[in-house]
Amino acid sequence: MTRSDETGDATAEATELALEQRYVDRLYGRLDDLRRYAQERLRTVLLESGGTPQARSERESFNQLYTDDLAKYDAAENGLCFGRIDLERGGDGTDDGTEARYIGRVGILDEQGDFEPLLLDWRAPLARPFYLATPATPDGVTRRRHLRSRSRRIVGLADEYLDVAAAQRAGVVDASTGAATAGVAGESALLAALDAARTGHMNDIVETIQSEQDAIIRSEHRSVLVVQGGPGTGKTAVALHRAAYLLYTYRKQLDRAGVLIIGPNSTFLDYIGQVLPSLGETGVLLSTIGDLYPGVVATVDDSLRGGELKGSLDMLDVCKRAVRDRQELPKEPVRVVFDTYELVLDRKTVSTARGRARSSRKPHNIARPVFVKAVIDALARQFASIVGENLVGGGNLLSGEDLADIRSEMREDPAILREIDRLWPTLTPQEVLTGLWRDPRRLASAAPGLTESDRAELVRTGPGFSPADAPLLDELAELLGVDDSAERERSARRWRQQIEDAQGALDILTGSASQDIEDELDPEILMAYDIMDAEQLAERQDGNRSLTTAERAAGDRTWTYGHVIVDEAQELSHMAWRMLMRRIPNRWMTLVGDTAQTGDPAGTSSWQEVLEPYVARRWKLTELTVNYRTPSEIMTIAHDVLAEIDPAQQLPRSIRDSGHRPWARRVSEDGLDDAVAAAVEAETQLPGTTAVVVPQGMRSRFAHLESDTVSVATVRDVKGLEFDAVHLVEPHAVVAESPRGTSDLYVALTRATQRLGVLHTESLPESLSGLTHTESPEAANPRGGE
Ligand SMILES: Nc1ncnc2c1ncn2[C@@H]1O[C@H](COP(=O)(O)OP(=O)(O)OP(=O)(O)O)[C@@H](O)[C@H]1O
Repeated sequence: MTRSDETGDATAEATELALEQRYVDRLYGRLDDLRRYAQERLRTVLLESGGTPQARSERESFNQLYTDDLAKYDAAENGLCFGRIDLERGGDGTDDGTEARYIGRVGILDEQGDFEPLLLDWRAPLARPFYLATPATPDGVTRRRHLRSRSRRIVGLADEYLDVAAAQRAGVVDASTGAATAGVAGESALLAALDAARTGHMNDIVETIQSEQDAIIRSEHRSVLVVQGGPGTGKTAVALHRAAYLLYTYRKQLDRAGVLIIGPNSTFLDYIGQVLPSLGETGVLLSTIGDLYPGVVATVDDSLRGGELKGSLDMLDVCKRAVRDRQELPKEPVRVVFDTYELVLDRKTVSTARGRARSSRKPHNIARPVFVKAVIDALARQFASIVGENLVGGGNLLSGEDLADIRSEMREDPAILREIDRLWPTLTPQEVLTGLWRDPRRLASAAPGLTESDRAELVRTGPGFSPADAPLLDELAELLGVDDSAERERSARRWRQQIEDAQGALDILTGSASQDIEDELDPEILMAYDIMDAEQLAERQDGNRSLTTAERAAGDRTWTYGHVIVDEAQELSHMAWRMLMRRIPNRWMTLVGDTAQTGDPAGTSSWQEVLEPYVARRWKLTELTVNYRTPSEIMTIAHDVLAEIDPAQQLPRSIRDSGHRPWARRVSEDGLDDAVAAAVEAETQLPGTTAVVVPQGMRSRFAHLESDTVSVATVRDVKGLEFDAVHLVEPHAVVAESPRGTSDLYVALTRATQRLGVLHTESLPESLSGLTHTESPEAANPRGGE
């Protein structure tokens, strides 16, 4: 290329940049207007007070609406517009006979014109070709442009021509091959994103979603969608963007029922926590399985074997037996004094009462009244026979009314109630489970099928629950039941009344609508009836109105969600699936995971096996095949490990090289601390984050190396996360400490976006033989890692 060509290109690019800047300035101008409008409306709403309940609830809903709008506009501020597609003339043509569509984080309409879109929300159907068009299937798109910005300034653009004619017009076709030389724009934007140093928090990927990911994000499948993909294929990113897409597309339905996202641990939830807010979505409940049972926070850990046992379906019988064991028969006849007479509750009487209650097939607490009635009836008969005989010395002359009085007195008699409570107590799930873990005799009785050593893994002396306890508490809650019929009836009545009131309020508003709009002369003013129906308005009026859907759902064990997304779904135990499925009766779920990465012994290696009981074969499998995280040099090593886990599994294809050769360094036991410290020290000279991944027992030994950018963690802790560099310590111990140790090794190796080093004192596992052995990390990458 000649000097004058280069100057010409630079001038052309500067002109294009200036044009795009002008357009983007206009978008920011509109964003500022929208923000000002929402702020003013919000201020007005907040200043108003008093009025009828309807007026108050309407204010409440507007308050929420404008607050949500402001959050959405703030989230869109950075990178408001990131792309543009030019399509062959179809809608409004530009000068050169093409239609330009701008793609961004929110939708913005042209209010000066006739409400044409100035900016398309990335989730809108019209924005889709931005993600899908390829030279083979351009879908009418002639050029895709990525816009790079810094705050409100456009600092770069990259074009991809999808048809040769358009490329020729733009003068970017290599005459000898006919190929569009600028055809790497999507790729360059993607590679720039993938190469960037990590911050410890995940970013959204709206600017560079790839077509196989887009198909999953927008999938119309209404049952269980399983997304299987190797490490770094974007499963988590896809799951989060799918949540944002579904909320955009099915807003009304999902706003009310809510979306639940399950992740493996709180570090992971923290890592992904900013993605949805950055997409303007704040109403999603993120939780671990361990925290899903309301009111219980998991504070202790099980042993690997203990967790495995608690996750197995054997626990169903254990839970059932644990509850039945609380329905006791007296060893000796129980004597109670009522009205100075001694009555006897013998084993047979209690057994008959218990049989009657059990055959009601109701949960324990709900069946209790049946037991109480049977016991009271028996005691009342006994009392009547003694007293009746004493009174007349012959046949019993007590009337039915007398007997009824006696029964009601007995029901309130403290001595009788004490005995009934002992024989059929009202129970909470927490009481039953704590009793089981604390009392070896109870455990032996409830779990006769377990060996003594397995039972020892379950016994716990201290307080608190573990993550694997949550599904058991949920199971027990089902077996015990809560007798809340009176409360339910009361709230159903209150709810019907609220809907009636809300409908009345909406009718009044509808009646005065035209007049209101004429007065205001502003079509942007939304009326209450535009944005909600009576049920939604009634919800706002509810006692819980200041709570968001996610907050209400989190506090209610019986809440059923509109959609559930599970990340690292392969880790869920059978008992956890049972718990989760109760919360999603419509089975509209997205499950993302990788059966080669299963680390929890209670987890699964077969999707069919875990889903069969709930949806039979009505679930759909989709796969992601490209690894966006791990460079090819590291994946070559991971390949041998994967072959050991499951030779049939395909390794995802790495999209890039890092130029760094993964290395291994063997040191003496005495030299390990210094070697790890030196490797970490070398990393701190470079940008980004480092993980020192260690066997369970070594965490505290290296904890002093932790800093803002360095984490010392076990494989379990780094599941789902990524770091610029990973240093794996003593891989043979990582493999040895779990029945799924090889999968753990695979997870550890695939966390790095750039560099991998292994430090060991004993021989490496066979599968790591591909590492470059070195005396110093620098020696493994002699040209500075190039
Ligand atoms: N289309 C994309 N554009 C930019 N970055 C992407 C894209 N897809 C994935 N990434 C990035 O690749 C990395 C890996 O993605 P993610 O964590 O979602 O993978 P994963 O499949 O969940 O991995 P694992 O199973 O190993 O936990 C992340 O940094 C993510 O932001």
